[in-house]
Amino acid sequence: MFHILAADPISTEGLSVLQHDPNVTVTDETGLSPDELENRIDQFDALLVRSQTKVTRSVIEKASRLKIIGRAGVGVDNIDLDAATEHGVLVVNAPNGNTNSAAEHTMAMTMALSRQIPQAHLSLQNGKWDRKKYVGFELKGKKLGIIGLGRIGTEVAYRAKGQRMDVIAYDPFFTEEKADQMGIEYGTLEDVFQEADYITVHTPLLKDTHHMINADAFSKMKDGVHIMNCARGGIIEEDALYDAIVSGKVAGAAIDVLEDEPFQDHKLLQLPQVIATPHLGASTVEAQENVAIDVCRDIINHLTGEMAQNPVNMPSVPSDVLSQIEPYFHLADKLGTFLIHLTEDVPEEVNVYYSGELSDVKMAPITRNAVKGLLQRHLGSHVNDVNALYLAEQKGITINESRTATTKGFTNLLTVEVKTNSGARSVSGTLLNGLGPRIVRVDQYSVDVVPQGHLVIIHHKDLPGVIGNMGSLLSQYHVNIATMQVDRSNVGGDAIMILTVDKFLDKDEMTALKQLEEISDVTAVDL
Ligand SMILES: NC(=O)C1=CN([C@@H]2O[C@H](COP(=O)(O)OP(=O)(O)OC[C@H]3O[C@@H](n4cnc5c(N)ncnc54)[C@H](O)[C@@H]3O)[C@@H](O)[C@H]2O)C=CC1
Ligand SMILES: O=C(O)C(=O)COP(=O)(O)O
Repeated sequence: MFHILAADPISTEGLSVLQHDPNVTVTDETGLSPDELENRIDQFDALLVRSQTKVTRSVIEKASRLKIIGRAGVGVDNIDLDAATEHGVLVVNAPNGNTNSAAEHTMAMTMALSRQIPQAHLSLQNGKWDRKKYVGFELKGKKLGIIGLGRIGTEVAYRAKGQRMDVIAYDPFFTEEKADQMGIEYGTLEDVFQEADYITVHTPLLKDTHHMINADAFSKMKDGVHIMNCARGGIIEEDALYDAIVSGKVAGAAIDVLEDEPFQDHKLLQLPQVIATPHLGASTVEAQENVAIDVCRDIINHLTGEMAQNPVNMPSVPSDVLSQIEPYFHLADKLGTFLIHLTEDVPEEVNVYYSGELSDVKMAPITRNAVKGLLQRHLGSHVNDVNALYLAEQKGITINESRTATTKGFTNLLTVEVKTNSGARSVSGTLLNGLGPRIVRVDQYSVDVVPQGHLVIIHHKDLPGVIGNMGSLLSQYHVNIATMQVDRSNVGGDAIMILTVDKFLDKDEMTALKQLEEISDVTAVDL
């Protein structure tokens, strides 16, 4: 049974996706204090939030069974992503569901700002009929500068064109060609600052975008510019905005978000030129349904071992690519687990080679599974696809992946090699059509082993009687041998034997095997 905590208000349509799953319990409890959340988080497998709940490192450190954090919305700046990755907690969001609502809110704020609608309404409520004071500006013919032309910025651009505004935009991924297609102007950040009558920001809050609209930026803008922020508090430097409004440089500002939320008594709200909403960009019935359903589906996907559609701290894999590579995840994991049992020294480098049909697949998700299998032996089951590469890096292990032409006759061949200060060990596997995964090579030896069950890997001399001695010893311990594979480097030389047995060999059985004269090494591994 999986326990899910919904710590922020989530649409009932989304929650019902979870509630209809018989393997899930949902605790819908909003408004927990940071201490309450820290005290209770260890009871939950999944945490569902919007922007209010701060999922800090200390929350994640106490979340001993947490597997996934679902953000019913876009911005994940309230979640410590590094801490989540380090602890193997997947973070998913819902990037598409609230785009329209955020764009519509931006336009509503732009129009309300231009015509001072909230101020005029308040004045009416206070019994005044003041038509002179509330003379506004038309949007038609004004230039809107958009900083951040992603999903929301793009929708704002199209809506602004509908208002007959000219649009100039800056985004590191925006090109002149795209500008032509959209019928808007391509600009640098400086161009936007200098040319726009209205400026709206639609970037995430990142190191690069933090305070990107500051005193220096305001000094480059037109006198009487209007500013809108329906993206994130922190993109605009608030003291600088305050000063720019007081000095008259900025004619007015529309704000949905500020750095510290909730922000009831912020000094910007004292200025008559400022209109504000309490972070309502995504607050529509439609957006909340969309994001809640998307994120709850991803939570179920992840908890049941399926790939999430919108992972944030792990690259996403398109579904057509996924169906091609998913069968190799299991093989890669098994190869990693097998190999680490043969490796006594500290792994310094892991090389994953792809060949045959595998030479044109997306390698990273398969590599992650191989590294997961390798690390789990010593780091335990908290190693997963999310944190495997991070943990390898932490341990100073270099991971390389490459495509090779060497197929050794197989249609697909995946080889994992570990290098330590005493040399390299490797294992190769393949997926046989209709028969499933096989280990086909261990170091220089060719074998054919199903990577499943209790395996015993025996290095020995290729001499008469070794197999018989080993068989009779195991029979004394009542260990039944299900399958056996043998290969040798040369007649009378080094050889390998891989057994599948019906029980995991205990210490005494392993010691007895190792004492057989011709045997140099015995390793048991459960796959
Ligand atoms: N007020 C609200 O309720 C809502 C706020 N948001 C905020 O809006 C942000 C944007 O959302 P989407 O458009 O869906 O994200 P998106 O990822 O589609 O677009 C963000 C764009 O910003 C651009 N960007 C990044 N750094 C930049 C920089 N230094 N200068 C210029 N552009 C830069 C990116 O290239 C990208 O195209 C979210 O990160 C979130 O913080 C989103 C939804 C609702
Ligand atoms: O999706 C986003 O980034 C938002 O800012 C929406 O926030 P909310 O879910 O309404 O708290």
